[in-house]
Amino acid sequence: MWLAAPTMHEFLLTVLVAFLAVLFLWRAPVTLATSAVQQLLTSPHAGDLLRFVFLGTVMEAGRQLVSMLQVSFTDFFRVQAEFTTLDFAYDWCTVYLDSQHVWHSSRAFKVIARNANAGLRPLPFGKPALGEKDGHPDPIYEPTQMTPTLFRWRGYWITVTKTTAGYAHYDTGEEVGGRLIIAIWSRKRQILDDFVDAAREFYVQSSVLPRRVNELDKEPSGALTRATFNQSDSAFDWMLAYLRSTKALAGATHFTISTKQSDLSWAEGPNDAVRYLPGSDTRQQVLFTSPNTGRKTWLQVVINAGQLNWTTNNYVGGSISVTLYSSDRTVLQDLIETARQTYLQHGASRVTVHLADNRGEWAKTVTKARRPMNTLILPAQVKETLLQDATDFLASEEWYNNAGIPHRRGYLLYGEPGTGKSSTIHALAGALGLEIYFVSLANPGVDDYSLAKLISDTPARCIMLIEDIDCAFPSRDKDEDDDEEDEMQQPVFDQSGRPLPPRNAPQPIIPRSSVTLSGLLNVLDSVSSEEGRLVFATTNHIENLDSALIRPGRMDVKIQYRLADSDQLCQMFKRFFPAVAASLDADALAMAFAQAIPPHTYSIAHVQGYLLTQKRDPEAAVAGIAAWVAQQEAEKAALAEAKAKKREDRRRRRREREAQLEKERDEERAKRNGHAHEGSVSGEEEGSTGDAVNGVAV
Ligand SMILES: Nc1ncnc2c1ncn2[C@@H]1O[C@H](COP(=O)(O)OP(=O)(O)OP(=O)(O)O)[C@@H](O)[C@H]1O
Repeated sequence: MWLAAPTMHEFLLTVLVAFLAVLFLWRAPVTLATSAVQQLLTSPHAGDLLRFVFLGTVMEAGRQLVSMLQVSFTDFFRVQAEFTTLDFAYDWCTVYLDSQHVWHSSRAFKVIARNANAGLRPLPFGKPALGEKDGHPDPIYEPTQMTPTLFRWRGYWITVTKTTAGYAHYDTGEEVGGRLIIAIWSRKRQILDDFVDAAREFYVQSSVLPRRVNELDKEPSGALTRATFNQSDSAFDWMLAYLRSTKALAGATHFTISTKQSDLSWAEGPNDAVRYLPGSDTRQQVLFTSPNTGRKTWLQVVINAGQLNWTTNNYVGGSISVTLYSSDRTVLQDLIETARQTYLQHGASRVTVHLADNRGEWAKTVTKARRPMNTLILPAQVKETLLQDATDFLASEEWYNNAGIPHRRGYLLYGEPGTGKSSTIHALAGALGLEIYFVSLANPGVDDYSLAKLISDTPARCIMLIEDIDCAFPSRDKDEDDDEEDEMQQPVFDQSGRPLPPRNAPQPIIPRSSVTLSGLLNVLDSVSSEEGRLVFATTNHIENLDSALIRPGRMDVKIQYRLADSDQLCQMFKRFFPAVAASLDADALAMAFAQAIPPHTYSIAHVQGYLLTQKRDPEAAVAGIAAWVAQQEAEKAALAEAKAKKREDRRRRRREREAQLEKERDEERAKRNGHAHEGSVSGEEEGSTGDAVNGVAV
């Protein structure tokens, strides 16, 4: 803003007028000048010229005088301010003047085509944007008035002059260098202040779409705050949930389309199967209304999709950059809290699972429907103990701190595959309202370093799930035939009598994971430094685990999952056929079903496979179960037979190999004996008795 002040031009004019006044008052020079002029006038041409010059000078001086008096008069009776484009004060005034219909009678416009979501300017200049109508941009009329417009404001006359600079900002398309001059016809400077305050207030209250800001550093107002949310952090998910809930991002124009459900989706499509990923550097403006204060703040959101990881074919390293049109830090805090609450509400019926990529980053997030604890078919005390233990743990952080014990708890769920270990953890996460951070040690990309990084990147109060924890150890689950072979192998010697390595020497046992035991122990212990972690580990082979790993302090609770017993089978049957469960003969049917299955022989997952084939007909399920069991037994027997045959084949091959080796050894011995015999004969022939003894001995 700039207030009018006397210019150099006006100053010189004042000096000229003063000079003429002195001439007029001081007679001697005037007389001198007059006689000189009279002499000149005696020449007819010079006289005409001088008369003309004199007249012109007097007229120009008069004109300048009038102009100066006019300027002095206007400066005396008005206050003037100037506003320039790309400044918030310019935006306040233009929006306010537009609301006062100042440009109603404009006759000169610049017309540009803009979509409603383009967000290029803070004002529609009397014409609302209509972009959504037919997908084509709408015309926006901007007055380009050079002549002042006069209007009345709160009893004062105000003149507005708008100039356009004629060129647009290379990036935003905003007009650059344009000016707005406001002149208020009053002696009171206060009126200008009131006008600017009113304009600012109107702008803030009416929440008009603000102009875009690209480089925060180059924004002179210093009135903006920027926050960046990285994909590998939970706050990113909060922000994304909030942005999705506003639906404001649906108007974006740059998408990458994906059908992978694990991919980050940020805009709702008509079809859930198709996910709209942000195109690189997608930007939108969103109006945030604080649920606490009701305060409205514009956000400029730039979503960066990240980069495609060629190994996993997923986008990683994405970020959301939010610029708040406010420098008030509490607005940012409010926004983050609102985003977190939106995320939690959205996820209230779902469980969020974060998945690790092979670079040691939490790259993907999937949500699953919550699984109620009562859908788990487990001995009652298992469910209750687990839920009670975990709830108690989460509630006793203070106790842990006072006792100086790290606030973490380790659970090891072990047992046969398909018995419900993973299902239990998902149900528990839902019941406790925690998110799962899942890492499988069988993932070849996970090593000590990436595992440590993953653990340190998880937030407080979450479930850290390490599946297949036995993968970090060499498997002891070798085929018994291999042992037999090892035992039966006889040492073989080379020609010099040194033992040869067995031909079928077992390869060194390579663990199925890049994570080492010490790495795993370090990581588990480092979890202690993080607060409120529930560490769950699952394994099908507890016998392979090192005792250091499962000692209390690392694994505090160990629960064995067994193959289904009759009681579980009964429960399962009733759950599959809820209509039957309500009928009188439910128990009888369920019992008949369970009794047909030998207890502790099949996993729930296995029996579930059968029931799924009969899911609409409980009687048929009962009728067919005996045949199914018989078929499973037959398959098992066939498998056992195939294994036995394989074992027999191995034994036969081994016997053949042994025979072959024996034969080779015999031949070897015979060869050596033959050499010795030849040696002794030649020794005798040479007549050397000593050599003969040596020869035999050789
Ligand atoms: N005890 C159970 N209660 C309810 N459903 C179960 C139970 N056990 C297995 N299931 C069902 O069987 C399937 C596999 O279960 P889950 O993945 O939990 O087994 P798991 O023990 O973790 O297997 P693995 O050791 O192979 O990972 C799921 O569909 C689950 O619903």
